Amino acid sequence: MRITEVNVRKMKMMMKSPFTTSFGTFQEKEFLLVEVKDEHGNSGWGESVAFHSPWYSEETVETNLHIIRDFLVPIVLENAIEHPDEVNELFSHLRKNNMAKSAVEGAIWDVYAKRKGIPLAQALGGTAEKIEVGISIGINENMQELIQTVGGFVKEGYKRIKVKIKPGFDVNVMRELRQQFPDVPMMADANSAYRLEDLDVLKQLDQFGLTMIEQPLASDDIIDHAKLQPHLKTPICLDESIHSLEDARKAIELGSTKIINIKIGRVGGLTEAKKIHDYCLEQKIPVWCGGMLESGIGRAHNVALTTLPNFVLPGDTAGSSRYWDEDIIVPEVTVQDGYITVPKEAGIGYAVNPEALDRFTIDKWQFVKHQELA
Ligand SMILES: O=C(O)CCC(=O)c1ccccc1C(=O)O
Ligand SMILES: [Mg+2]
Repeated sequence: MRITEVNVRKMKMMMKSPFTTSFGTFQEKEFLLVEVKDEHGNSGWGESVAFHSPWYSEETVETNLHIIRDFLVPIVLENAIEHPDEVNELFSHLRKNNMAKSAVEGAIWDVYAKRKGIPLAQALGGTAEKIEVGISIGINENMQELIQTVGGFVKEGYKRIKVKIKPGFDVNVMRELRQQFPDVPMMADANSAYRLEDLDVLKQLDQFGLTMIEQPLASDDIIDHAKLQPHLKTPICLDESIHSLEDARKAIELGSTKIINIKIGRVGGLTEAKKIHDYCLEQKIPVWCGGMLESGIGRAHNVALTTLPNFVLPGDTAGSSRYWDEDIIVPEVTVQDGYITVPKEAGIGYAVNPEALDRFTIDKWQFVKHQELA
């Protein structure tokens, strides 16, 4: 396969409602899309999950643009690629910048599956025909509103409720939610807001029977999480700390994590995500697919990945309507009774809506392979 053209778009979409984490609030989502075209004119799509500012990780929309344009695009235009697993290898001499790599690699996976005429899920080795979904709910200091929000999503059928917590918005909130929803699988995501000294607070969360607590300690830590876990009944799940198979291996060996949240962008693409998945299956560590408030394109990649067998816990892959008044794919991703039906069409299985795509595009760049002399 030859990649003959790469198109990069900077997108801006308004989310239906503001999303608040322990870092702050945002409602406007800026992100990059990558389209690759092969020598037959097939096109594949990928999404960068880097945000406008570096609050979740050090990557941003602008750093991703730089890395994609100046380093990754030349590599994919200059090398023949037989299988998308080779892309990870082709990028391996460039350090980190995982979200940028993942956006390009994801587009190549999509175009590869389309050439083969098979769904991306099948190209990845996934078998599930439908996947279980949970939902992630941002911080809302108005308890009545939060209860209503949770209740609405429980009614819609979401299989597990994740609530963001931060110091001062934790034990009381989970107690109240547990009282209101005694039987709903619930978990809390701290996005690194605590330190070991907060042990007393974290221990109090044990009484609510949470399925896990996500990334309680520092975003680059695996040592203190290993110290924390023996003091908690609630399993720790790492998100921010895991960027590769090697990170996963070390965290599991240390006992820092009992569950892993796999985000394709954070680990540098689908090939690395699959490796982490396979290793966790061997190690009996359950995984689930995290979310980065993606548009339909990134969401479709998440759905495909989740069809692998060790994705045994509901992911943060909620339906399009949870985030957007109008998504950029058709059909939109829909959730029924807490499940997404995996599309059977080739590639990511959803078509990009060209009109919506253009409407939300604020800038674009085209890179074309130089003609080779005969
Ligand atoms: O609904 C989603 O896409 C996931 C929401 C979420 O929890 C999240 C959103 C943005 C950045 C980080 C996280 C996280 O999982 O920590
Ligand atoms: Mg998280």
